Amino acid sequence: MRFYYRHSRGVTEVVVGKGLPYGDYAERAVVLIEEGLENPLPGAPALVLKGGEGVKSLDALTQVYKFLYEVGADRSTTLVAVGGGALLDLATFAAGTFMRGIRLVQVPTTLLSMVDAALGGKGAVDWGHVKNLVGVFYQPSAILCDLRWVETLPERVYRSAFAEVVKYGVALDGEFYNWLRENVPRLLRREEEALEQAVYRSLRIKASVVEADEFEERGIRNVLNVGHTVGHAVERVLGLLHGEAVAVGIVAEAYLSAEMGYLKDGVVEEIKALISSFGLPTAVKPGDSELEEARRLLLYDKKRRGDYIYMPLVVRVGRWVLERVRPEEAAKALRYVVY
Ligand SMILES: NC(=O)c1ccc[n+]([C@@H]2O[C@H](COP(=O)([O-])OP(=O)(O)OC[C@H]3O[C@@H](n4cnc5c(N)ncnc54)[C@H](O)[C@@H]3O)[C@@H](O)[C@H]2O)c1
Ligand SMILES: O=C(O)C(=O)C[C@@H](O)[C@H](O)[C@H](O)COP(=O)(O)O
Ligand SMILES: [Zn+2]
Repeated sequence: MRFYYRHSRGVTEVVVGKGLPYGDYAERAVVLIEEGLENPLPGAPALVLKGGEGVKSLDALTQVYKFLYEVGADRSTTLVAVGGGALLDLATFAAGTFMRGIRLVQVPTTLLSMVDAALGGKGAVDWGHVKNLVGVFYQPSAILCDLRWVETLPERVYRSAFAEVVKYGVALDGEFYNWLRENVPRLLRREEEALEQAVYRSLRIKASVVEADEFEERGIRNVLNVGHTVGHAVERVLGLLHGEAVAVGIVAEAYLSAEMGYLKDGVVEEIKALISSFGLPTAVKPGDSELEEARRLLLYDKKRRGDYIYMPLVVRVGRWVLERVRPEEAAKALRYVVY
């Protein structure tokens, strides 16, 4: 399956399938790849880094710059990034800043990076517990989603992706939401046809939002941040995988929407049940200091403008609004998911 999306730097090719032609993207390529993964372009110079959230650091960014400098990369070079969402975020930041921008091809190797991180151009590193504090918007030239990589994913990592997939259905596409509810068992069994559908539909939904508001300045792309106001506040404090934190965030923010008179209680419980059916958490048990730190982290949400956080709230399945919420109100959403 293939499609293209348009943006400020041109057009990005998106391919979803099994056993992709990596060699077609090898011209003047250098590779940034996660430790433990098989390099799809073995003839190209490569930098190997340990994957996972810790790679989103200024130290790792400097290592990538040093690698690009030492291999003589220039503006005709293509950086091919092979890894999970954390490594792809680092690669986007590096490619978007080295010589003020070199070509980037994303090869996502987790389901979450396939359905979300690889597309849309958000690159960043973390700053202590603050997620994605420093980064860029920089679009890749191509995104190669090869479902073969999914075969080796640990169960917890695999399931974490479904928070982002459910996000698309809950906030933007009721028909996809219903498809998900009907196909949980096939997706948990990693059935290829169901997986290809979930990845392709997720990416089409995300691409249409990015085309409408690439730099998140028109109040449209905020929707892709559903669940992330609370999610980012708890993710690093509680050592959750990103998808797990977003799952908790989607539930917390659904309750907040209901409290504001939008979502019906029955729908909140239905969304919570879908998230649970993917084996994802819907509540957390922080200590007092962790809860305090989570409240503090809300202030570093990039959707905040002055005294308000501009939160995307689901008002009914497939529909959302942008709501001005004071950080202390957003913090109240935490109480719905703390036990
Ligand atoms: N830029 C965006 O639009 C965007 C969107 C969603 C998430 N993200 C970011 O992505 C990160 C989460 O991404 P993730 O869920 O892929 O987590 P991750 O990158 O931390 O990877 C999870 C684990 O899986 C391992 N792994 C990767 N590929 C594997 C494979 N094929 N087989 C076995 N193990 C493999 C990694 O080494 C790591 O230990 C977060 O930092 C989040 O902020 C960014
Ligand atoms: O692409 C987007 O826009 C998103 O918000 C996608 C999110 O799933 C992703 O986690 C993103 O990195 C969060 O962005 P941030 O701006 O909150 O750091
Ligand atoms: Zn996310």
